[in-house]
Amino acid sequence: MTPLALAREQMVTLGKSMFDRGLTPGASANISIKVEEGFLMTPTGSCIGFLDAETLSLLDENGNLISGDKPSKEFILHKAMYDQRPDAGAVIHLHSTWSTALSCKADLNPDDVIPPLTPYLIMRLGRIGLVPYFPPGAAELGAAVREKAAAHAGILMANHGPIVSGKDLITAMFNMEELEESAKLMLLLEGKNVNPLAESDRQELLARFG
Ligand SMILES: O=C(CO)COP(=O)(O)O
Ligand SMILES: [Zn+2]
Repeated sequence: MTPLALAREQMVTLGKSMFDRGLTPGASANISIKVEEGFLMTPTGSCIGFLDAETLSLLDENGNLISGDKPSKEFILHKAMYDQRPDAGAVIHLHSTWSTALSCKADLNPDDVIPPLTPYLIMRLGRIGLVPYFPPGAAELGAAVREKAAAHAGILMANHGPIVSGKDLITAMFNMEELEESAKLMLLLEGKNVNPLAESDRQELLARFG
């Protein structure tokens, strides 16, 4: 199997896994994988639970369509992540419930949205960033993500949802799941007497795994 054929198969399989586990509703979300030709991307309007390996959008490195259906309107977000994070091999954007709920809250720290509650988010994604609201597909949203992406592999887009990168698609998926669980913990613990990790513990985790 060629690397491109493998990427197609993995996008279909992991997209279905995320959809089947309720991580994103309806025809929300988009996924991309860096490939030799450029990028493999989910087509606009597609449901990630029912992707067709043959109609996925294949783009060159500038985003021009080589083959397949019309790509996601959010390609600019994915491209911003790849440009700013040379190690990124895949990018996922979902409308997952807890991260999206968190993205709607006021008074978040745009460079550190989620407090250090448990080690794994810190180990996988470090600090989570936040960009202001702009409409889906807007150039301003792409520019805002581009500005944050060098410092953050996980970003919440206000009143919209999360976007994460990873060295490959399975890593990006695990990163997204950790972000979603951490957003859930943060919201479940709101108003409770929480004992967060010490900043020194977070620094140690960032130094070892960040
Ligand atoms: O999540 C989405 C918009 O933010 C879905 O858009 P696409 O269907 O164009 O990928
Ligand atoms: Zn979206």
